[in-house]
Amino acid sequence: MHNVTSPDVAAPLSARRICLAPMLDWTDRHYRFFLRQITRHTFLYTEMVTTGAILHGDKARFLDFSEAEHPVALQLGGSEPADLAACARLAQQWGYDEVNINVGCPSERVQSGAFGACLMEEPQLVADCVKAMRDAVSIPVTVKHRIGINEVEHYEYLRDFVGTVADAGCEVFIAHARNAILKGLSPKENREVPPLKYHYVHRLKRDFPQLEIIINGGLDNWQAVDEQLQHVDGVMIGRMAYHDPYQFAEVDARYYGDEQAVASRAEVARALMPYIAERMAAGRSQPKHIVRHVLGLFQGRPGARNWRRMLSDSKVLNGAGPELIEAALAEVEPVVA
Ligand SMILES: Cc1cc2nc3c(=O)[nH]c(=O)nc-3n(C[C@H](O)[C@H](O)[C@H](O)COP(=O)(O)O)c2cc1C
Repeated sequence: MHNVTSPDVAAPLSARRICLAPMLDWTDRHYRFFLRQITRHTFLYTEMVTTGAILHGDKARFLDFSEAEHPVALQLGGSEPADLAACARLAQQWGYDEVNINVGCPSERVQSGAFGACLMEEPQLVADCVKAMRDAVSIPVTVKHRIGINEVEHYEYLRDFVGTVADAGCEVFIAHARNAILKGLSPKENREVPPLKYHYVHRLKRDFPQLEIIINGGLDNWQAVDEQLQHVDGVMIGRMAYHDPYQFAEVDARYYGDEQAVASRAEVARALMPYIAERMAAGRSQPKHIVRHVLGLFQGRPGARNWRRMLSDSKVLNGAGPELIEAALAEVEPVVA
C-alpha cells in the first residue's frame, strides 16, 4: 500500500525505508504527530506498550493515535502468544498498519516480565508468538531484535533466531546491530557499549534475501543511512530523530522520491497549535505534554536556546494554551516567517 518504486532498482522500495524507532516516553502520539509534520513517509513506531497494560488498562489511552500518523506500527512487549494475539487484534481494530514485538529491550523491568531481549534466547517462543499473532490479524507482524545476547558473539546465533522466527511467517526483521547485555549494563549503556556490527545485519539480508531487513543503531546522518541502504531494505533511526527532528525534512525527497514542498520549522511549529487546542478540548493533554517533544526543532539554528528555554519553563507552561507556540516562535532569532 505504501510502496513506491525507484527508477534505479527493479524491486519495489520498502515503505519502511526510513523508520522512526520505538522509544519509551519519547515516541508517544504527540511526538509522532509532530514528526509527521516534517515527513509524510517515515514509518513511525509507537513506544513499547506491554500486553498487560493494554489488556488490563485503559485501552484508548494506550492505543489511540491521530489519523495523520499513518503509516504507524504498534510495538508490543510481551511473551504470551494468546495475549500478544489479543493485542494484535486490538491493534488492527484501532487501525495500526503493523504490529511489532520487542525482542530487544534489555531493561530489568522488562526481563522480569520475561520479554524484551531475553526472548533472543527463546526463538521458538518468539516463533509461537508470531504465529499466534499472524493467525489473529492480516496486518504485518514484525520483530525488533538484537544481533545476540550477553557473551554470544557468533553470527550463526542471529541467523538461527531469524530463521526460526521467519519459519513462523515473520517477513520483516528490525535488527539493532548490537548485543544486549542483560546483567551489568543499564538500558542506556546497552545502546552505547556493545559494539555495532552492521556486517552481521548485512549478512542476514544476503542469507535471507526474501525477508525485509531493517537495520538500526547509531545511524545519525543521511550519508551513513545511504551506505546502509546499499545492503538492507531500510533503516530505523532513534535518538537523532528525537534530538534533531528537522533533519527528517530531507527524508521524503531523498528516500521516497516525493518532491512536495517541505514545511518550514515555523510552519511545523504552527501546525501544532490546532493539535494542542484539540487535545486540550478533549481534556486529554496539556500543552506541556506536547511541547516537551518539540524542544529540538531549532537544533543547530539561531534561537534554538530561546525556543528550548521558553518551552521548558514551568512558569510559562502552567496555564498556557496553543498561543504558547506563537510566543516561543517570537523568541527565535532571526524571527522566522
Ligand atoms: C529513550 C529511549 C527509549 C527506548 N525505548 C524503546 C522501546 O520502547 N522499544 C524498543 O524496541 N527500543 C527502545 N529503544 C531503543 C531504540 O528503539 C533504538 O533501538 C536505539 O535507540 C538505537 O537506535 P539509535 O542509535 O538510532 O538511537 C529506546 C531508546 C531510547 C533512547
